[in-house]
Amino acid sequence: MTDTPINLDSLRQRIDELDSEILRLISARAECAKQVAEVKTASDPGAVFYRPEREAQVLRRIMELNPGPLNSEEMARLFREIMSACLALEQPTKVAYLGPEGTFTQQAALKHFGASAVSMPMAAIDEVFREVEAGAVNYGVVPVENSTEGVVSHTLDSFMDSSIHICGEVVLRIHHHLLVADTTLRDKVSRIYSHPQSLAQCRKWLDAHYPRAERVPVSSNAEAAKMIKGEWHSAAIAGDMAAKLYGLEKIAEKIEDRPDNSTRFLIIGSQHVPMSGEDKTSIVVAMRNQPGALHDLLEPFHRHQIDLTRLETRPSRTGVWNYVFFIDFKGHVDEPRVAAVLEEVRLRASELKVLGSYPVGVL
Ligand SMILES: O=C(O)C(=O)C[C@]1(C(=O)O)C=C[C@@H](O)C=C1
Repeated sequence: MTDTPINLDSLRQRIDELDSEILRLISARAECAKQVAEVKTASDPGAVFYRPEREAQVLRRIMELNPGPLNSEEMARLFREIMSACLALEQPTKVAYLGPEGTFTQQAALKHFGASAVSMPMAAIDEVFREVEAGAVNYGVVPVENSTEGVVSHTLDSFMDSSIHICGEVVLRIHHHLLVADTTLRDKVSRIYSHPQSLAQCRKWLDAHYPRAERVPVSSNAEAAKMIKGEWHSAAIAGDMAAKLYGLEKIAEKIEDRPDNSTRFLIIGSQHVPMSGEDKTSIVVAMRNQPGALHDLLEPFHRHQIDLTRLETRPSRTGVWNYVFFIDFKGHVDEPRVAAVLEEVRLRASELKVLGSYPVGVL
């Protein structure tokens, strides 16, 4: 125990000193990032500035080194923002996401790229793909699967006709709230708007609390939040971002039926991402329609002990009886054992497309 009593003034003085040090260090880091940009441009005039594998390594290292008392996720989020600002110094990053503003996809874009990226809402998933393909934006963010409701088939289908790569993934815990406007008569709510997936994710809660209210599916949660303005008998189910954006009040929080409800989003772009040390690969495979086709397809993964993380079947749009499989597995195409598996799969399949290898989501 020290003899000097700890008082508020001395603690604040210490905080000021530490802040000055943090300021100096962040500025030195930003200077470094500027030099990184110069090195990148000198070696390649068309250099890519955003490096998903490096960002994943930086964040993982911070989480490992974190001594507390802040938890590792919180600390990584702070560094996420520092890196986002450093990248913006190198080159402003433009990101298209499935809009409108206030959707969970926007929240995912923010979580993945940080607040310094410029994000632009698109009206549909294919528009996000088109903007990335046309080079109007650097990256896109689209939802791909929800833990309760399953796959977003539109996103998988979009990959079939596109040359776009997957550069990353981000998983977002989804919390739904029942929202009202200041004009809503709370005890007279007879209509509830939301995206069909969100209505499904809150089905039991709605059955218990609003069994007689009409459930109206709309194109997004943010759209639902926008619609209830001026309707005195309506409420919306949406997340925090939409609530804040449209100035709505939460009358019930976290109403999703499953507490672990989460959605996985993909970062799409046109770059090949090098290994980060903990990666995933996504492929799409078309198989001839013959007995044992699925077994033949999966056998090499089993033999090479490669972990599958997802297997999704979609009808092919080219032949009536053909199926395509979307497969995610642990590993990177630059690893010899993964290259070997892909070679075997290529021989057995009628078509194989590697959608991308990318770091496993860190945050
Ligand atoms: O290491 C790099 O390539 C950088 O550009 C630096 C940095 C960083 O701030 O750490 C910034 C952006 C990249 O996406 C990755 C990392």
